[in-house]
Amino acid sequence: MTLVLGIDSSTQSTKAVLVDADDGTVVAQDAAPHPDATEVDPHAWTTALEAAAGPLLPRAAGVSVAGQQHGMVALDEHDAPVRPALLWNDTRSAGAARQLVEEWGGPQACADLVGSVLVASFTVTKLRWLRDHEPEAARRTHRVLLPHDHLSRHLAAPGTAAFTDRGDASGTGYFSTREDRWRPELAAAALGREVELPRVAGAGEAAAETRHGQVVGPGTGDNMAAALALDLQPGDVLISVGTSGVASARTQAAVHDGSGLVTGFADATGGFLPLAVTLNAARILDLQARLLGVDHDELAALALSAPPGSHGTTLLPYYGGERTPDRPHAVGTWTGLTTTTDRADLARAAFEALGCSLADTVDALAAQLDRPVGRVLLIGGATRSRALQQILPAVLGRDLELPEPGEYVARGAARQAAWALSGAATPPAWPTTGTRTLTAEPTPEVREAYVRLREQTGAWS
Ligand SMILES: Nc1ncnc2c1ncn2[C@@H]1O[C@H](COP(=O)(O)OP(=O)(O)O)[C@@H](O)[C@H]1O
Ligand SMILES: O=C(CO)[C@@H](O)[C@H](O)COP(=O)(O)O
Repeated sequence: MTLVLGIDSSTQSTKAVLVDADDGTVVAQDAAPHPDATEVDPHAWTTALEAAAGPLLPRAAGVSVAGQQHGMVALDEHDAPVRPALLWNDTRSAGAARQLVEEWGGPQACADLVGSVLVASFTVTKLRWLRDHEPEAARRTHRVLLPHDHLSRHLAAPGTAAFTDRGDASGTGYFSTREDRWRPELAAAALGREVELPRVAGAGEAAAETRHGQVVGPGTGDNMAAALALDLQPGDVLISVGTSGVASARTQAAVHDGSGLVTGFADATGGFLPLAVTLNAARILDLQARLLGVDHDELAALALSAPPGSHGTTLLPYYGGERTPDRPHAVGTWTGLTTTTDRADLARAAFEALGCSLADTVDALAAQLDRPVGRVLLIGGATRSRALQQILPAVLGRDLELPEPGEYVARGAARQAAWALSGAATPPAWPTTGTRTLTAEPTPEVREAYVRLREQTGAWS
């Protein structure tokens, strides 16, 4: 049996899955946590990768890394980080994002240039922030990588030149999805100096070898890997409820949404993967559980004991600032609290808020697609919650397909590794995983209350 290893280095942890290259059967898996911060020493990721994937790697003939998108790994001429990496959910570069969008001719011109309207998540805005706030670190920056590029190089034999893929590259803000190439002058203009960028490997390319001769695939962004794992078809929408909330779809043509709600990313196969992304998703529930002093199972039980609408309690869950809508300095807002509001209402309101926020991403994405939304699939850590499984279809007003439990980003990376190993023109045809349909009575009044609150706070303009 030929085995391949897929690694998911996402915001909260590294997960590794060892699978049969022929059919994707998982034979072993492990995970290791990451620091809880929006700036992280890249060394913490290599340490987590070694802990989760190190013991599995010797059994694999090929390996690929999928990573959280956008993070700025700025390296000096000796390839040492000039500072901790700034993550996709670090909003300090919001002012830089506005400045760059203006410099590039406004939102539509920006979307035409690089596929997306810049917000603080994009790597290029972090380069501009570095220029303006840490000029000494900016001066020492010689090379800029994304988290997955950094980890792929860690796995590759010493001396291997850095490489990336077009999927993750398309989230930097200095890659043209129209021309399918870096625009290094955009990175240079943001940082105030030229930098080296990784080679963009082809989809399915055997991009490098480990020191033991195992194939290293090009790797990709976590969202692109999830789409690859689930073999998304035209019309499918994938919702991921991890640290970020993401609605994504595969398209043949690039999207250039001047409204900025949808990013025009590339995928990991040669097509495109427009996304709408929130900064606040699973952690809305983590915080609610902490505030109520319960674990996730107890939070779910509490939430399911309250009626839809949570007796008028509504939450706008922009705790860490927000990206969709672009409100980098927003905070969470609760309304409708009365003398009879109880713990169950507070628990349910958190799930309903998460559902409404995800509904906003699905609507934004649907408006950019050239066909009606068909299947809506659901993945990510928070989908383990039985309350989420029941409340989300009610809030969205549609059935959802829940694939069997699994690490789909890591599986997508494994499928890419199997593809790179095969040398074939297309990824291996692994059997699709079974799904369970989640159905619920729609609760449109919940979304209506949420939209009223969102509009009152001016959060959607
Ligand atoms: N049963 C559960 N109920 C609600 N949230 C959960 C549950 N199990 C895990 N989570 C949450 O899922 C999140 C991790 O999801 P994951 O998709 O691995 O995130 P990421 O890929 O962003 O690192 C954490 O915030 C965790 O608390
Ligand atoms: O910023 C984005 C996509 O544009 C996020 O989706 C990151 O890629 C992080 O993903 P998770 O850690 O939530 O999986």
